[in-house]
Amino acid sequence: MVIDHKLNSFADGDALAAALASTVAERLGTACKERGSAVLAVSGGTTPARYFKALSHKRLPWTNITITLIDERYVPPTSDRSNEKLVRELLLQNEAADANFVGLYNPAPNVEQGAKLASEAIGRLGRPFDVSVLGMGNDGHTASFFPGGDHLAAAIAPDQTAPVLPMQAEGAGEPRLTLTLPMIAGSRFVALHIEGAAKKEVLDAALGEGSALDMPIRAVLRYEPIELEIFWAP
Ligand SMILES: O=C(O)[C@H](O)[C@@H](O)[C@H](O)[C@H](O)COP(=O)(O)O
Repeated sequence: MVIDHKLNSFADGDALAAALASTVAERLGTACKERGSAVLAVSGGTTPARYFKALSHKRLPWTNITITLIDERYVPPTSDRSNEKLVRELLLQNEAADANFVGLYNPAPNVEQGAKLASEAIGRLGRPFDVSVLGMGNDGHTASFFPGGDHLAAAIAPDQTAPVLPMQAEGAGEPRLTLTLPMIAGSRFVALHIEGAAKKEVLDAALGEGSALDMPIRAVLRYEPIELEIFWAP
């Protein structure tokens, strides 16, 4: 198995945020020039805050750009756990206030039905997405592909046709909605954004042999074909 992804290393998180925002902006700008519009899928969690702020100041034809989520905790957008809330507060600001936003959360009676509604909304965006930005947890999860997740095998199946699946797992906290592997890894460009020595060690382990069910980030790292770059700072 040959896994050879470009690793971009930075002195600190600020330098990484600036470079990642520029890379994403350049890809979105090119997509708008070539195809008239662009779709960007972003992750939540704690790591994206700085590049969200940097990206929000980029001058782009934001009215032609749609931002969506890689995954979502199944909580209303008023919750501090909501990725939609994070994106609205940090990314859909400044220049990027004009961007379109399509979230994953909807107040369906349960997360299974929520996934169906979210699949319809995501399906309307068309594929492939132009850019997907992933994070990673210390357990090797990415998106809401959690080890032990009740729909993990289906979500990381390369031939999965559903855009969104529900996910419940011990390490996940609340139930989640997640884009499936082909939606994410089939994007024209995928960035994996990780910070800290511990996550670098997890990544190095994930690049070795072993099952994607144990370290689900492997499903992305091993997807073919994929254009993936890693952005890392200590
Ligand atoms: O909603 C989420 O939790 C995510 O999209 C998730 O996949 C995240 O990227 C990782 O858990 C890393 O999270 P941190 O950046 O908080 O370490």
